[in-house]
Amino acid sequence: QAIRPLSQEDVFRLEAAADPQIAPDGGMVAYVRRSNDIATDRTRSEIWIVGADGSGHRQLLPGEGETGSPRWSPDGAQLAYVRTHDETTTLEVLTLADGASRTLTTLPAGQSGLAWSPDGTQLAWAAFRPAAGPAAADLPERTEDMDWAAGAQVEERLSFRFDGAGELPMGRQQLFVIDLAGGEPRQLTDDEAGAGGDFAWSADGRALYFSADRRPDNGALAPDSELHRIDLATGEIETLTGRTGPDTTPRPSPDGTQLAWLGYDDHRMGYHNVELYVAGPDGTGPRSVTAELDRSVSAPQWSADGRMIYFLYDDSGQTRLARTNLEGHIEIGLDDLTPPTFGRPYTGGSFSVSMNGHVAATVGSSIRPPDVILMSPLGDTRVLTSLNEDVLAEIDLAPAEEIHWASPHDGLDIEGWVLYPPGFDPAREWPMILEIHGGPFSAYGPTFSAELRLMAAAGYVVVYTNPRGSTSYGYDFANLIHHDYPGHDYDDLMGAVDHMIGRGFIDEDRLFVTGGSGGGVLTAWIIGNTDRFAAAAVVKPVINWTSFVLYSDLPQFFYRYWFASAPWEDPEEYWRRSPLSLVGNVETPTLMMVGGADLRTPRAETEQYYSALHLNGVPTRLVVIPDSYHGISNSRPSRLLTKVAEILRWFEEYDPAAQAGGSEPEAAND
Ligand SMILES: CSCC[C@H](NC=O)C(=O)N[C@@H](CC(C)C)C(=O)N[C@@H](Cc1ccccc1)C(=O)O
Repeated sequence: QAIRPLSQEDVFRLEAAADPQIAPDGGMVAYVRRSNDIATDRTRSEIWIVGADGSGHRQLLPGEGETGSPRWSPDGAQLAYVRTHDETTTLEVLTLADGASRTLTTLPAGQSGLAWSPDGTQLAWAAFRPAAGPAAADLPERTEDMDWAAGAQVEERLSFRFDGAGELPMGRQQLFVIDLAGGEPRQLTDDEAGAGGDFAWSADGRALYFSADRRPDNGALAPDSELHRIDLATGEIETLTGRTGPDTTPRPSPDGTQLAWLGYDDHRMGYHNVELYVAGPDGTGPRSVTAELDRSVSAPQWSADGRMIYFLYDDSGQTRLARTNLEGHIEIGLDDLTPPTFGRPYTGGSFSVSMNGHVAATVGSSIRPPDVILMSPLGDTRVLTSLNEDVLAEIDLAPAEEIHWASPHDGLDIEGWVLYPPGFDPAREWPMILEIHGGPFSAYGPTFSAELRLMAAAGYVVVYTNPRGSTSYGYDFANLIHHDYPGHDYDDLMGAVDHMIGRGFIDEDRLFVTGGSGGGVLTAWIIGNTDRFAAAAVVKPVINWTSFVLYSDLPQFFYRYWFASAPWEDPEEYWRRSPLSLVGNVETPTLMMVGGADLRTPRAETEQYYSALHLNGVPTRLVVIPDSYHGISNSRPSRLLTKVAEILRWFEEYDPAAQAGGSEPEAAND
């Protein structure tokens, strides 16, 4: 078959592995296989299984609906999982020996976490329990046959909506357990303070460790969760930490003599390194075992002998699996962990460790969505799945090229990647798209991105970078934008443009720029500072920091960590850093795009800028993605395609080469 560019339809053919769970004896891996269904325009999840030698690869639980969250029982004889069908979610358990599944209970909305007790007799999870909120004022009595408008929504919490979830009902997460022998779930925590989905069983099975911010009205305060331990017999809750700063992800050692967890001392910086701590089982004598690493770590998991803790961290745009002993001696195990999403090329990935030290992980690359890989205790690796061999064989994809340049601001080394269009010939001149990540404290890397690949397939050289502020380069690099965002990240990005132009194959008249969220902030900042780009697409930006910090879904967070004071205390600073302050300079034709239901960067941000551009006579267009929250591309597959298609259509309309009747980028995706 002829090699061809990636097409829109390919987004419905590509698949990705997620949440690999290796059996305790290391003999099998259950994982979640994700695919995009063209009929329903939804991402589907199904649990599959594969032997450690690659044999017996099959869907484990055919049947109605979708399955996810596979969790092995401690003896490996059973697998607990969650099934969702017709908007009902059930907790089910499969017995491997006979292949029979049984339903334990129906799970309420907001369920998170699922963990076996060490003796395999119980399962625990967290779920949301509603509570009464403030009442509306009294109105006349109504009878059932009357048809009145909905009553007033009365709110007293600062934080009452959350992107991806919508308006938050009153109530808290609580912990539940169920006995495998039968019976109803038992609610362990039942108070206004609540629990949290981030929990683990104690080694003796008599308690659960959990992380939660149990302060009254915690939604109004700076985030500060603590670790707690609840005794299952008495219901007594003991708080184990108390420093200022979040403490999360409690993980007791297999013999119960130590407790590991994640957290940091909160210095009110834009970025903090999340460190891995180890202490006694009651949290006493905590010490960081990753203090020297200068990276944020995640997903800690003990080795069976309690001598090592495995974890993930991002380094120079790639997610690594590493392990540390209790003295902080760190060994790198595996590179190229990859998330299962097809949107933009953010870092990510997941793994698990068996009792005998074999690791299952999701590993991919810039040209391959993640497969399941197995690593032996000696470090040998075996790829267990090849989910996309058939599709990838047809598609022309060259690996992302890593580039570096010195920032024109201060000479700082900045990293980025280039995707070349199919048929790229450096002897010709090419149009270029600069695509900018959000966060801003996050990182891009050489992971598979259908979004950016579709841009390259349309004939553009696509450049994406990790300017200052990005994670995976350490505390100092990220905090170079502390209270200074947007700032000299602008220079780093323009340095990327000049670096690419210096290579001789970029047409300077055909430069385009786009970015979403934090990347939308920087795109708008760029066009306020330069008219070098032929067109821009500003996606879900912050345009006006004053309106944003008071109207986003995290009003308790942004003004505290991203500014030195509140907007009414220093309005000039808020205005100085707002892209709206520069809109009078803009000459670049600019597309504006936002999810209609975005609560992180509310649509009013996008619409303010759209109005200002319009009023100033700058060519503009507003694209609203109906019902979409902030994560446009990873919510419905068609939204990813819409986002890219609208951006490319705009760039083509303002491409000087096209207007002059010259060569247009090939519209490979139309
Ligand atoms: C309490 S964390 C701060 C908000 C969060 N930052 C994550 O790094 C976030 O949502 N950032 C927005 C921009 C901000 C509201 C101005 C953002 O850029 N979102 C990213 C998504 C993202 C979130 C977390 C990690 C990576 C990416 C985007 O939509 O691309």
